[in-house]
Order: sequence, then structure tokens, then C-alpha cells
Amino acid sequence: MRQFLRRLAAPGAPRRRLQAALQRNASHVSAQCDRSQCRRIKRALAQRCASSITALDEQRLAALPVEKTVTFSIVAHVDHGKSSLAQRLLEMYGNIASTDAVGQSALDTLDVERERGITVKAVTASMLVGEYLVNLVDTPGHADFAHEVRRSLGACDGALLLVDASQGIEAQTLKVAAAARAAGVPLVCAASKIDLPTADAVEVALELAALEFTKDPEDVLYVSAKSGDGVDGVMPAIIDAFKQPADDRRARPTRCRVLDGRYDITRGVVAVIQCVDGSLREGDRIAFLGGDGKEHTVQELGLLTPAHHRTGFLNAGCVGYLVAGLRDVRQARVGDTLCLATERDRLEPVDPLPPATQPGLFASVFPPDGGLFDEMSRAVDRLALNDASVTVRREAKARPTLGAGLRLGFLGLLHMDVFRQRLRDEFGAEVLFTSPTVPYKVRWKDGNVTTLEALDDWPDAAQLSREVSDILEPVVDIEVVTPREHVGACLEHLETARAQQTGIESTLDGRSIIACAAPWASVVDGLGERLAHASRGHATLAVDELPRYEAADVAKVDVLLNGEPVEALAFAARSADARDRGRRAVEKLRRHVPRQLFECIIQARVNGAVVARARIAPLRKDVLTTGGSKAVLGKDRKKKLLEKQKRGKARQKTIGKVALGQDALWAVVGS
Ligand SMILES: Nc1nc2c(ncn2[C@@H]2O[C@H](COP(=O)(O)OP(=O)(O)OP(=O)(O)O)[C@@H](O)[C@H]2O)c(=O)[nH]1
Repeated sequence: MRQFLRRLAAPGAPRRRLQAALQRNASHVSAQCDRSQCRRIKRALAQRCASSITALDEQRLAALPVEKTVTFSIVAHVDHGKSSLAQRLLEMYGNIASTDAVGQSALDTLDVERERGITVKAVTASMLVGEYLVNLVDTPGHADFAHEVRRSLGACDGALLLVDASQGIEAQTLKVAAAARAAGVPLVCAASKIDLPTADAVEVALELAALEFTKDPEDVLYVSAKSGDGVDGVMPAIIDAFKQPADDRRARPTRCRVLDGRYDITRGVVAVIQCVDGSLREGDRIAFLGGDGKEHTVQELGLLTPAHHRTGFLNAGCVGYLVAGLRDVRQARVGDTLCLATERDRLEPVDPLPPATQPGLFASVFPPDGGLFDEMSRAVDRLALNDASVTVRREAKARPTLGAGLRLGFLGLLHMDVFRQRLRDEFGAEVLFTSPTVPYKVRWKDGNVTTLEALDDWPDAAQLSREVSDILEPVVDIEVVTPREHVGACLEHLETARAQQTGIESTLDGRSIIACAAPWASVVDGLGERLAHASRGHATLAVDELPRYEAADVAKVDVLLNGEPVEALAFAARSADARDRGRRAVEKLRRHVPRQLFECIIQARVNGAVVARARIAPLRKDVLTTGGSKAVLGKDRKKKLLEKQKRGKARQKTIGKVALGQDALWAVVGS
């Protein structure tokens, strides 16, 4: 049944059968698959039904000159309405059926996006607007996914900058606008959510002009995805601003750039590609420039609407999907250029996409059972294909209690948490994540500087006193945008986070922009949430992606169970806070470690000294009771049994392993 449903959900399946299957099979789907498989299959079926109503005129598309194509990204601060506006545009141009609901976008297809109500992946949808083919890219707003925005901007003719008219310009608005400027991408600005009673679109337009994001405040569009007001003016403005001059790109040798990809269990790598020059057809033999030299046959090509709409060809200016029987995820990396196999020796790669941002946070992952390392590794590689900013490296050495693992690099805590959830949702991989750590460095007294890839490599107490000159920590530039009345509260939190203020400016609409240099560890430790809380949700934080290193007074906190350090639980903290944080970690862990038959001692250790201790008493087994009733035992026999139990417990205490679940590990993270 599952196979049958997968076939139905695949592109090319007839619409009538799909709709009938969707209605008939809902209960079978539920019966045969687990919750997340079931949701995915039903969604794929529903999308296929919806995508078949798309009125893409393939003959017109085949003849479409490149100057009649436009690619643009929607960029904004988190929750300013990007996905909702994209949804309305898809409805307006017939890609999907109309709905009255705002907030659940057809472009947010991942379980994690729907559950959390945020976009984590940039998604492309192409639509026919008059005589133009417009490729829209909906990008995430959260800072942890800023690499998706930069990658999308690298492949766009322009960007639509949205600003929530009731919130005004926020920290991430400044960040994405700066990224667009750096990439040389022109902007069209729009004030969104103008239906809200607190909206002040004119104020937003003036502010956008003051910041030189638009030349004239009158050029700013006013839109509401909820009421639909102003949405019909968006595409004409986009086409007008971003249309490209006529050129001969269609006639040049074919070159396509890989923008994204995901692994499909039946079809292998499904790559999102942008046809930059020439055209590509199903059946063509292709090769990757600078790749492994292998040739592949194009099996399936089409547009993303956002569902797969198979066209059999892609011409210059189109963004679409490609299936070419690639089984190894390393064969089609984001940014790679592919061309016709016969032309590979005479072509240069397309301009590179912005490189993936350096990870700012590392964690190790281990399979729950050491033997499943290969399966875990494959799942991580396949998911990393869909998230180019994650770095994956095999741990240099196997950990004593956890076995072989992978060291993963992330851009922030949310990024890491989303990756963990996607591993489970999309690949069924339950893995153990260690406490995340920022990459510290050690400056030794002999002048050498080494990077601490993992907390395991942290110098011990003796080395610290004799050989280490400084521990260096990453520091980043941050900007906090807040209404003026909350500046005091924000500054207090910034001081607690050891942020050094470097400047403060006022905006036209009565807000302040505070610039600081802050330890990256404080930023990933929830500084953004604390600032938002202190300002009743008004303050927003944007972070510069490139850290520099400065000397810091930090120490490693080890957590021990029955005298054994648990590598997964070690973390670094400011020396002044290490004792407190160690105590909190022990307290939290005490609540998560199940009682065992033997005594369990939890300790926190800083620089070799124990700073906190908790004891979990053993479960008491009544060895004098057999089969539920108390046997009549002689005094000597009782004594013997109790002594035997005592010896057993002592042995268990030394060899007994306390099984720790991921919830216990997560409880300690951020203690
Ligand atoms: N009143 C009103 N609410 C809107 C409008 N557009 C979006 N919203 C609401 O604003 C919230 C965020 O909307 P999204 O479209 O998910 O915002 P986003 O910018 O795509 O969010 P991220 O991708 O996570 O950054 C949702 O609760 C929407 O229902 C609008 O025009 N009017």
C-alpha cells in the first residue's frame, strides 16, 4: 500500500486517480504508515492534486526568451509575512487553489516548518504572469537560516523587501537589506500586513527611504496577504524593476547551476537547478564541471510550482528540478555547474554562489547503538544535501562511552534543533546529540594557537596552569533594534551577556539601534529571546556572521556520573559562572536520571575541582520476599541474603551504566 501511495504522489500521476486516492486512502495511509510518513504522503498527494490545476502553458514556455523571465526572492525579518504573501501570489496566478487561511503556506512543506510555523528552507515556485515566467523564492527570516537568504540572493535578479507595517524595520530587515546590497541585488520594498489596525505603512515607507533601501517613499508597495489588498500590484512592480535586457543566453552552450537538492528514496538526488545558459532536455547526457568526470542521463526535468510540474525541458532563465539517477549526494553539491557531457572541456563554471557561512556551533552525534553508525552517517549526509550550511566531519577518535560519531557544525541553536528534528522526521534517525559548543581556541605559552574542535581537547588543570597563555573565544558584532523606552532593559541584558556597546543611533520612528560586540557563546545562549522578553517582544537582534577571537576567562565544566565524565554533557562557561552552571546542570540531571538498583552520584567538576554533587538513592529490592510472600527465614539466612545484596550493589555501582536519554542531555544544554 505504501508503495502504491508513493507512486500516486509522484509527478505524472493522473489527477482524477490522485483525488480519489486522497479521499479513499486517508484511512489506509494512517493504518500503514507512522505519523510523519502519513503526513508526508497525504501532503504529497494533496500537492499533486493542487499542482495539476496549474495553467502552465508549455508551448509558450518552450519559446519564452530569456528576457521574459525574472527570478526574485522575498526577504524580510522573521514573521513579517513572506510566506503568506507568496501563498497569495501563488493563488493569484493559478498555481494553487485559493484558501481564506493566512499563515499556512504551500511553500512551507517540511513537518518542522508546519509544526513551528517558521520557514527554514528557501523554496522556489515558478508562475506565469502575463507573458513572463517569474521564479519566486520564499526565504526564511530567522537569523539561523541567513545562509539560505544569501544563497537565494546569489541567484536572483532582485529581491522584494517586506516590512511588517505594524512592527516597522527590525534588526533582520537591516541584515537582509545589507546582504542584498552586498550581492548587488536591487530591491523593491513593500509594507506588509496593512490590514492591521496598528499598521503605519506611510511611516514604514519614510523609514525605508531614510535608510536608502528605496529612492522614493512613493515607490513602496502597500500589501496585505490577509485581505488581498495591494497583492495584484506586486508582480507588475517586480517585473518592471527586475526584468533583464535581451541577450543571447539561450543560444550559448548549456550551463546550469545547482541551487539546492534533497534525497528521494526512490529517485535519488532531486536537484533544484537554475538554467543559466542554453537549454536542457530529458535524455541529454550531462556532467558536472570539476566533478568526478562521470556522465549521467537526465531522467526528469520540470518546473517547481512549488510541486513538481514535469516539462521535459528547462531553458535559460528557468529554475526547476532535475532527476538524473544520482545516488551519491556528493555528486551534486550546491553551487556546482552542470553542462552537456560533450561540452564539459570547453566551459567554465557559472559564477559561484556565496560560500556557506562558517558554523558557529558544534555538536557531536552518535547512534543510540554503535553498530548503526553507517546508517546514521548516510542519513546525515542525505539531509546535509538539503542544508549546505551544515558541516559534517567524522570524529577524530571514538568516544569511550559513545563510540564512533560525527562532528556537525551549525549556525545556531535553532538550526541545530531543526536539523535534529528533520533527521528524525525525514529519515527516521534517532541519534544522540552532545551539548553544543562554540569553537574556542587556545593560545599556548610558546605562541602557538590551536582550535579546540571539541571540549574533549580542552587542556587539563595542569596544562592550564603551566602551558596555556589564554583561552580565546569567538566574538561577533551584533545590532539590537528596540523602541526607545526599552533601551535601558536591553542594555542591562547586554551587559549581563558581556556585550561591549560600540554605538547607538536613533531612527525616525522613535527606535534605537544599539551596536555591540558580544561573545558568540552568549548570543547562542538565548540572548535574542532574553532581549525580546525584556522589551515585551519588541527588541530584535541581528548578528554578524564572521566572528573574531578575543581572550576570555572561560572554563570547561565536566559532568560526572558515578565518577565517570559524560563527554556528551561537558560544556564551557565563563569562569565566574562555571560553579553556578555546574550546580544547575547537576540539579537538572538529578531530575532526569531514573533511579537504579545502585546508588548514583552526579557531580560537576571545574578545572579538576568538584563544585556540585547530588545523590540518587538506589531502588530498594526486598530480597527477603520471594514470590510476593515473606518466606519464613532463619536469622543466618536473612543476614546472608542482605550481605549478598550489598556485594551485588557495590559491584553494580562500579560497572553499572546509567542510561541517559536525549531529554536528559537537552535538559543540561543551556543550564
Ligand atoms: N493580519 C495579517 N496577518 C498576516 C499577514 N500576513 C501574514 N500574517 C500573519 O503573520 C504571521 C507570520 O506570517 P508568515 O507568512 O509565516 O511570515 P514569514 O515572514 O514567512 O515567517 P518566517 O518565514 O518564519 O520568517 C502569521 O501568523 C500570519 O498569519 C497579513 O497580511 N495580515
